[in-house]
Amino acid sequence: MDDAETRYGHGGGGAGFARPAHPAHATGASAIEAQGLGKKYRRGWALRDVSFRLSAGRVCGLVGPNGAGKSTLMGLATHMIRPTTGALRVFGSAPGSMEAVLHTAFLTQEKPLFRRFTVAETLRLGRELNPRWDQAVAEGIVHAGQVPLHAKIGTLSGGQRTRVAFALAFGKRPDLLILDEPMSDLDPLVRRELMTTLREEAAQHGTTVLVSSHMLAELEYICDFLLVIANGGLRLAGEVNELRAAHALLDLPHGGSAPGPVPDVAPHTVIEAHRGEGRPGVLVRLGAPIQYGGPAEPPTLEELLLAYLRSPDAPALIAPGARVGDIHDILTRDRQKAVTA
Ligand SMILES: Nc1ncnc2c1ncn2[C@@H]1O[C@H](COP(=O)(O)OP(=O)(O)OP(=O)(O)O)[C@@H](O)[C@H]1O
Repeated sequence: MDDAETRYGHGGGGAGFARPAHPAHATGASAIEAQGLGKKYRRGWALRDVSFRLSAGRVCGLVGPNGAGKSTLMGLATHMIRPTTGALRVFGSAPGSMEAVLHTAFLTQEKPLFRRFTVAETLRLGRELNPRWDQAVAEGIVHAGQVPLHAKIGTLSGGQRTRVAFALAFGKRPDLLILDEPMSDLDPLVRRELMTTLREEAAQHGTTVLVSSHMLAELEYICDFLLVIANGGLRLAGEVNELRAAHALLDLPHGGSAPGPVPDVAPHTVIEAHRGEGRPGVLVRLGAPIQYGGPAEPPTLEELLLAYLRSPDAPALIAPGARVGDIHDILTRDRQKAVTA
Protein backbone atom coordinates (compact mmCIF):
# COMPACT_ATOMS: atom_id res chain seq x y z
CA MET A 1 0.00 0.00 0.00
CA ASP A 2 1.44 3.36 -0.85
CA ASP A 3 1.84 6.36 1.32
CA ALA A 4 -1.38 8.07 0.34
CA GLU A 5 -3.47 4.93 0.72
CA THR A 6 -2.07 4.48 4.22
CA ARG A 7 -2.97 8.00 5.18
CA TYR A 8 -6.28 8.43 3.43
CA GLY A 9 -7.75 5.11 2.31
CA HIS A 10 -9.92 5.10 -0.77
CA GLY A 11 -13.17 6.23 0.77
CA GLY A 12 -15.56 9.06 0.10
CA GLY A 13 -12.78 11.59 0.57
CA GLY A 14 -12.18 11.34 -3.15
CA ALA A 15 -9.13 9.13 -3.53
CA GLY A 16 -8.26 7.94 -7.01
CA PHE A 17 -9.70 4.68 -8.23
CA ALA A 18 -7.68 1.68 -7.02
CA ARG A 19 -7.48 -0.75 -9.92
CA PRO A 20 -6.47 -4.36 -9.60
CA ALA A 21 -2.91 -4.87 -10.76
CA HIS A 22 -2.57 -5.93 -14.38
CA PRO A 23 0.67 -7.36 -15.83
CA ALA A 24 1.04 -4.09 -17.78
CA HIS A 25 1.59 -2.32 -14.43
CA ALA A 26 4.34 -4.69 -13.46
CA THR A 27 6.45 -4.11 -16.58
CA GLY A 28 6.99 -0.47 -15.67
CA ALA A 29 7.12 0.30 -19.41
CA SER A 30 6.28 3.78 -20.60
CA ALA A 31 3.10 4.17 -22.61
CA ILE A 32 3.83 7.83 -23.30
CA GLU A 33 7.07 9.66 -22.78
CA ALA A 34 7.45 13.34 -23.62
CA GLN A 35 10.66 15.29 -23.33
CA GLY A 36 10.93 19.04 -23.82
CA LEU A 37 7.76 18.87 -25.90
CA GLY A 38 6.54 22.15 -27.37
CA LYS A 39 4.10 23.33 -30.03
CA LYS A 40 4.07 26.85 -31.39
CA TYR A 41 1.23 28.09 -33.59
CA ARG A 42 1.25 31.45 -35.36
CA ARG A 43 -0.42 33.05 -32.38
CA GLY A 44 2.17 31.67 -29.97
CA TRP A 45 3.06 28.66 -27.89
CA ALA A 46 0.18 26.24 -27.19
CA LEU A 47 2.45 23.88 -25.26
CA ARG A 48 5.90 24.56 -23.91
CA ASP A 49 8.67 22.39 -22.48
CA VAL A 50 6.42 19.54 -21.40
CA SER A 51 8.21 16.49 -20.00
CA PHE A 52 6.53 13.53 -18.34
CA ARG A 53 6.25 9.79 -18.35
CA LEU A 54 2.98 7.83 -18.25
CA SER A 55 3.50 4.19 -17.29
CA ALA A 56 1.64 1.48 -19.17
CA GLY A 57 -1.67 0.42 -17.64
CA ARG A 58 -2.57 3.75 -16.04
CA VAL A 59 -5.82 5.64 -16.51
CA CYS A 60 -4.64 9.22 -16.75
CA GLY A 61 -6.84 12.30 -16.48
CA LEU A 62 -5.70 15.30 -18.49
CA VAL A 63 -7.03 18.45 -16.88
CA GLY A 64 -6.69 22.14 -17.64
CA PRO A 65 -8.70 25.27 -18.42
CA ASN A 66 -10.03 25.96 -21.93
CA GLY A 67 -7.13 26.63 -24.29
CA ALA A 68 -4.56 25.12 -21.90
CA GLY A 69 -3.11 22.77 -24.53
CA LYS A 70 -4.84 19.45 -23.82
CA SER A 71 -6.02 18.75 -27.38
CA THR A 72 -2.64 19.85 -28.66
CA LEU A 73 -0.92 17.29 -26.45
CA MET A 74 -3.30 14.57 -27.66
CA GLY A 75 -2.73 15.64 -31.26
CA LEU A 76 1.02 15.32 -30.73
CA ALA A 77 0.59 11.83 -29.25
CA THR A 78 -1.41 10.69 -32.28
CA HIS A 79 0.67 12.34 -35.03
CA MET A 80 -2.13 14.74 -35.98
CA ILE A 81 0.19 17.58 -34.90
CA ARG A 82 3.98 17.78 -35.24
CA PRO A 83 6.05 19.19 -32.38
CA THR A 84 7.98 22.44 -32.66
CA THR A 85 10.45 21.33 -29.99
CA GLY A 86 11.23 18.11 -28.14
CA ALA A 87 9.89 14.64 -28.75
CA LEU A 88 7.15 12.27 -27.67
CA ARG A 89 7.11 8.48 -27.88
CA VAL A 90 4.24 5.99 -27.65
CA PHE A 91 5.43 2.65 -26.28
CA GLY A 92 8.91 3.74 -27.36
CA SER A 93 7.90 4.48 -30.97
CA ALA A 94 7.31 7.72 -32.85
CA PRO A 95 3.56 8.57 -32.93
CA GLY A 96 3.27 8.22 -36.72
CA SER A 97 5.00 4.83 -36.86
CA MET A 98 3.09 1.65 -37.73
CA GLU A 99 3.75 0.27 -34.24
CA ALA A 100 2.26 3.31 -32.53
CA VAL A 101 -0.72 3.59 -34.91
CA LEU A 102 -1.64 -0.08 -34.51
CA HIS A 103 -1.68 0.18 -30.74
CA THR A 104 -3.43 3.53 -30.33
CA ALA A 105 -7.09 4.53 -30.62
CA PHE A 106 -8.01 8.20 -30.57
CA LEU A 107 -11.49 9.55 -29.95
CA THR A 108 -11.46 13.23 -30.91
CA GLN A 109 -13.95 15.82 -29.71
CA GLU A 110 -15.56 15.82 -33.17
CA LYS A 111 -15.91 11.99 -33.28
CA PRO A 112 -15.89 11.79 -37.09
CA LEU A 113 -17.97 8.91 -38.50
CA PHE A 114 -19.36 8.31 -41.98
CA ARG A 115 -22.90 9.69 -41.81
CA ARG A 116 -24.19 7.48 -44.63
CA PHE A 117 -22.94 4.24 -43.11
CA THR A 118 -25.21 2.21 -40.88
CA VAL A 119 -24.01 1.31 -37.40
CA ALA A 120 -23.37 -2.28 -38.56
CA GLU A 121 -21.33 -1.03 -41.56
CA THR A 122 -19.34 1.23 -39.26
CA LEU A 123 -18.45 -1.70 -37.01
CA ARG A 124 -17.62 -3.82 -40.07
CA LEU A 125 -15.21 -1.14 -41.22
CA GLY A 126 -13.62 -1.21 -37.77
CA ARG A 127 -13.25 -4.98 -38.03
CA GLU A 128 -11.64 -4.79 -41.48
CA LEU A 129 -9.19 -2.07 -40.52
CA ASN A 130 -8.07 -3.45 -37.17
CA PRO A 131 -6.32 -6.81 -36.78
CA ARG A 132 -7.13 -7.02 -33.06
CA TRP A 133 -10.81 -6.12 -33.51
CA ASP A 134 -13.18 -7.35 -30.78
CA GLN A 135 -16.67 -7.49 -32.29
CA ALA A 136 -18.33 -8.65 -29.06
CA VAL A 137 -17.07 -5.63 -27.11
CA ALA A 138 -18.05 -3.18 -29.86
CA GLU A 139 -21.52 -4.69 -30.31
CA GLY A 140 -22.02 -4.87 -26.54
CA ILE A 141 -21.51 -1.11 -26.22
CA VAL A 142 -23.93 -0.40 -29.08
CA HIS A 143 -26.57 -2.81 -27.74
CA ALA A 144 -26.36 -1.39 -24.21
CA GLY A 145 -27.61 1.91 -25.63
CA GLN A 146 -30.28 0.19 -27.76
CA VAL A 147 -28.83 1.81 -30.88
CA PRO A 148 -30.23 -0.12 -33.89
CA LEU A 149 -27.50 -1.74 -35.97
CA HIS A 150 -29.37 -0.89 -39.20
CA ALA A 151 -29.70 2.85 -38.39
CA LYS A 152 -27.67 5.29 -40.45
CA ILE A 153 -25.10 7.27 -38.46
CA GLY A 154 -26.54 10.54 -39.79
CA THR A 155 -29.92 9.77 -38.18
CA LEU A 156 -28.52 9.15 -34.67
CA SER A 157 -28.59 11.65 -31.83
CA GLY A 158 -25.30 13.22 -30.75
CA GLY A 159 -25.10 10.94 -27.72
CA GLN A 160 -25.85 7.82 -29.79
CA ARG A 161 -23.08 8.77 -32.25
CA THR A 162 -20.72 9.16 -29.32
CA ARG A 163 -21.66 5.67 -28.19
CA VAL A 164 -20.83 4.25 -31.64
CA ALA A 165 -17.52 6.13 -31.61
CA PHE A 166 -16.80 4.55 -28.21
CA ALA A 167 -17.64 1.13 -29.62
CA LEU A 168 -15.15 1.69 -32.45
CA ALA A 169 -12.44 2.83 -30.06
CA PHE A 170 -12.91 -0.09 -27.64
CA GLY A 171 -13.40 -2.62 -30.45
CA LYS A 172 -9.95 -1.79 -31.73
CA ARG A 173 -8.54 -3.26 -28.50
CA PRO A 174 -5.87 -0.59 -28.29
CA ASP A 175 -3.02 -0.61 -25.82
CA LEU A 176 -3.36 3.16 -25.61
CA LEU A 177 -6.78 4.80 -25.70
CA ILE A 178 -6.82 8.59 -26.03
CA LEU A 179 -10.15 10.30 -25.39
CA ASP A 180 -10.59 14.04 -25.88
CA GLU A 181 -13.54 15.19 -23.74
CA PRO A 182 -15.51 12.09 -24.66
CA MET A 183 -18.51 12.56 -22.37
CA SER A 184 -19.60 16.12 -23.08
CA ASP A 185 -22.78 15.24 -25.02
CA LEU A 186 -23.91 12.26 -22.94
CA ASP A 187 -26.63 12.17 -20.31
CA PRO A 188 -25.46 11.47 -16.73
CA LEU A 189 -26.55 7.81 -16.72
CA VAL A 190 -24.84 7.04 -20.02
CA ARG A 191 -21.73 8.87 -18.82
CA ARG A 192 -21.59 6.70 -15.74
CA GLU A 193 -22.22 3.54 -17.79
CA LEU A 194 -19.45 4.30 -20.28
CA MET A 195 -17.06 5.37 -17.51
CA THR A 196 -17.67 2.01 -15.84
CA THR A 197 -17.03 0.23 -19.15
CA LEU A 198 -13.86 2.22 -19.58
CA ARG A 199 -12.69 1.39 -16.09
CA GLU A 200 -13.45 -2.32 -16.42
CA GLU A 201 -11.98 -2.68 -19.92
CA ALA A 202 -8.82 -0.87 -18.87
CA ALA A 203 -8.43 -2.99 -15.74
CA GLN A 204 -9.08 -6.25 -17.58
CA HIS A 205 -6.78 -5.61 -20.52
CA GLY A 206 -4.15 -3.33 -18.97
CA THR A 207 -5.08 -0.60 -21.44
CA THR A 208 -3.43 2.76 -20.88
CA VAL A 209 -5.98 5.56 -21.08
CA LEU A 210 -5.37 9.29 -21.51
CA VAL A 211 -8.68 11.11 -21.07
CA SER A 212 -9.26 14.86 -21.01
CA SER A 213 -12.30 16.18 -19.21
CA HIS A 214 -13.61 19.20 -17.37
CA MET A 215 -15.77 16.92 -15.22
CA LEU A 216 -13.65 16.45 -12.14
CA ALA A 217 -16.00 14.02 -10.38
CA GLU A 218 -15.76 11.66 -13.36
CA LEU A 219 -12.01 11.83 -13.40
CA GLU A 220 -12.06 10.98 -9.73
CA TYR A 221 -14.12 7.89 -10.58
CA ILE A 222 -11.78 6.48 -13.21
CA CYS A 223 -8.28 7.93 -12.94
CA ASP A 224 -5.26 6.74 -11.01
CA PHE A 225 -2.86 9.20 -12.67
CA LEU A 226 -3.08 12.90 -13.46
CA LEU A 227 -1.63 15.50 -15.78
CA VAL A 228 -2.64 19.10 -15.17
CA ILE A 229 -1.79 21.71 -17.79
CA ALA A 230 -2.22 25.47 -17.54
CA ASN A 231 -1.07 28.09 -20.04
CA GLY A 232 0.70 25.44 -22.10
CA GLY A 233 2.85 24.24 -19.19
CA LEU A 234 2.67 21.08 -17.10
CA ARG A 235 1.65 21.98 -13.53
CA LEU A 236 1.06 18.55 -11.95
CA ALA A 237 1.96 15.04 -13.01
CA GLY A 238 1.85 11.82 -11.05
CA GLU A 239 -0.28 9.18 -9.41
CA VAL A 240 -3.43 10.53 -7.81
CA ASN A 241 -2.56 9.18 -4.38
CA GLU A 242 1.00 10.45 -4.63
CA LEU A 243 -0.18 13.95 -5.54
CA ARG A 244 -2.81 14.03 -2.81
CA ALA A 245 -0.27 12.86 -0.25
CA ALA A 246 1.99 15.76 -1.20
CA HIS A 247 -0.66 18.34 -0.21
CA ALA A 248 -2.86 19.29 2.73
CA LEU A 249 -5.79 21.57 3.36
CA LEU A 250 -5.02 23.68 6.44
CA ASP A 251 -7.94 25.18 8.29
CA LEU A 252 -6.14 28.13 9.85
CA PRO A 253 -7.91 30.55 12.17
CA HIS A 254 -8.54 33.71 10.12
CA GLY A 255 -6.49 32.08 7.38
CA GLY A 256 -8.14 30.75 4.29
CA SER A 257 -11.62 32.16 4.65
CA ALA A 258 -10.82 35.73 5.69
CA PRO A 259 -9.64 38.37 3.25
CA GLY A 260 -6.12 39.63 3.77
CA PRO A 261 -2.57 38.45 3.23
CA VAL A 262 -1.85 34.76 2.68
CA PRO A 263 -0.66 33.32 6.00
CA ASP A 264 2.92 32.17 6.51
CA VAL A 265 2.83 28.36 6.55
CA ALA A 266 6.54 27.60 6.09
CA PRO A 267 7.96 25.04 5.41
CA HIS A 268 4.88 24.38 3.27
CA THR A 269 4.11 26.20 0.01
CA VAL A 270 0.73 27.89 -0.41
CA ILE A 271 -0.98 26.79 -3.61
CA GLU A 272 -4.26 28.54 -2.89
CA ALA A 273 -5.83 30.41 0.02
CA HIS A 274 -9.40 29.38 -0.61
CA ARG A 275 -12.10 31.96 -0.08
CA GLY A 276 -14.85 30.57 -2.25
CA GLU A 277 -17.31 27.71 -1.95
CA GLY A 278 -16.44 24.32 -0.44
CA ARG A 279 -14.24 23.68 2.59
CA PRO A 280 -12.43 26.87 3.63
CA GLY A 281 -8.72 26.66 4.16
CA VAL A 282 -5.29 27.02 2.66
CA LEU A 283 -4.20 24.32 0.27
CA VAL A 284 -0.49 23.78 0.70
CA ARG A 285 2.16 21.60 -0.84
CA LEU A 286 3.87 19.90 2.05
CA GLY A 287 7.45 20.81 2.79
CA ALA A 288 7.62 18.44 5.77
CA PRO A 289 5.57 15.55 7.22
CA ILE A 290 2.29 16.65 8.74
CA GLN A 291 -0.07 15.23 11.35
CA TYR A 292 -3.65 14.96 10.08
CA GLY A 293 -6.67 15.48 12.28
CA GLY A 294 -7.41 18.88 13.81
CA PRO A 295 -6.59 21.76 11.51
CA ALA A 296 -5.04 19.73 8.66
CA GLU A 297 -6.88 17.44 6.26
CA PRO A 298 -5.88 15.77 3.00
CA PRO A 299 -7.47 17.45 -0.02
CA THR A 300 -9.90 15.53 -2.17
CA LEU A 301 -8.85 15.16 -5.78
CA GLU A 302 -11.42 17.78 -6.74
CA GLU A 303 -10.07 20.25 -4.17
CA LEU A 304 -6.54 19.65 -5.41
CA LEU A 305 -7.49 20.15 -9.06
CA LEU A 306 -9.59 23.24 -8.41
CA ALA A 307 -6.74 24.80 -6.43
CA TYR A 308 -4.29 24.26 -9.29
CA LEU A 309 -6.80 25.42 -11.91
CA ARG A 310 -7.38 28.62 -9.92
CA SER A 311 -3.64 29.10 -9.37
CA PRO A 312 -2.00 28.50 -12.76
CA ASP A 313 1.24 30.10 -11.56
CA ALA A 314 1.71 27.71 -8.65
CA PRO A 315 5.07 25.90 -8.83
CA ALA A 316 4.89 22.72 -10.88
CA LEU A 317 5.05 19.32 -9.20
CA ILE A 318 6.18 16.36 -11.27
CA ALA A 319 6.07 13.32 -8.98
CA PRO A 320 9.07 10.95 -9.20
CA GLY A 321 7.08 8.26 -11.07
CA ALA A 322 6.18 10.78 -13.80
CA ARG A 323 9.69 12.12 -14.43
CA VAL A 324 11.83 11.45 -17.49
CA GLY A 325 15.49 11.93 -18.26
CA ASP A 326 16.50 14.43 -20.91
CA ILE A 327 15.78 14.59 -24.62
CA HIS A 328 19.00 12.76 -25.45
CA ASP A 329 17.53 9.57 -23.90
CA ILE A 330 14.82 9.42 -26.55
CA LEU A 331 17.17 10.29 -29.39
CA THR A 332 19.74 7.72 -28.25
CA ARG A 333 17.06 5.02 -28.04
CA ASP A 334 15.84 5.96 -31.53
CA ARG A 335 19.36 5.55 -32.91
CA GLN A 336 19.79 2.21 -31.16
CA LYS A 337 16.49 0.99 -32.60
CA ALA A 338 17.55 2.06 -36.08
CA VAL A 339 20.84 0.17 -35.73
CA THR A 340 19.22 -3.05 -34.48
CA ALA A 341 16.28 -2.92 -36.97
N1 LIG B 1 -4.59 25.06 -35.36
C1 LIG B 1 -4.34 26.05 -34.49
N2 LIG B 1 -3.86 27.23 -34.92
C2 LIG B 1 -3.59 28.23 -34.05
N3 LIG B 1 -3.76 28.13 -32.71
C3 LIG B 1 -4.24 26.98 -32.23
C4 LIG B 1 -4.56 25.89 -33.10
N4 LIG B 1 -5.02 24.87 -32.34
C5 LIG B 1 -4.99 25.31 -31.05
N5 LIG B 1 -4.54 26.58 -31.00
C6 LIG B 1 -4.35 27.38 -29.77
O1 LIG B 1 -3.53 26.65 -28.90
C7 LIG B 1 -3.97 26.79 -27.55
C8 LIG B 1 -4.26 25.42 -26.98
O2 LIG B 1 -5.39 24.88 -27.63
P1 LIG B 1 -5.96 23.43 -27.30
O3 LIG B 1 -7.06 23.14 -28.25
O4 LIG B 1 -4.84 22.47 -27.22
O5 LIG B 1 -6.56 23.68 -25.82
P2 LIG B 1 -7.46 22.71 -24.91
O6 LIG B 1 -6.79 22.64 -23.57
O7 LIG B 1 -7.74 21.43 -25.59
O8 LIG B 1 -8.79 23.59 -24.77
P3 LIG B 1 -10.33 23.15 -24.54
O9 LIG B 1 -10.47 22.72 -23.12
O10 LIG B 1 -11.05 24.45 -24.79
O11 LIG B 1 -10.69 22.09 -25.54
C9 LIG B 1 -5.18 27.72 -27.60
O12 LIG B 1 -4.75 29.02 -27.30
C10 LIG B 1 -5.66 27.61 -29.03
O13 LIG B 1 -6.27 28.81 -29.45
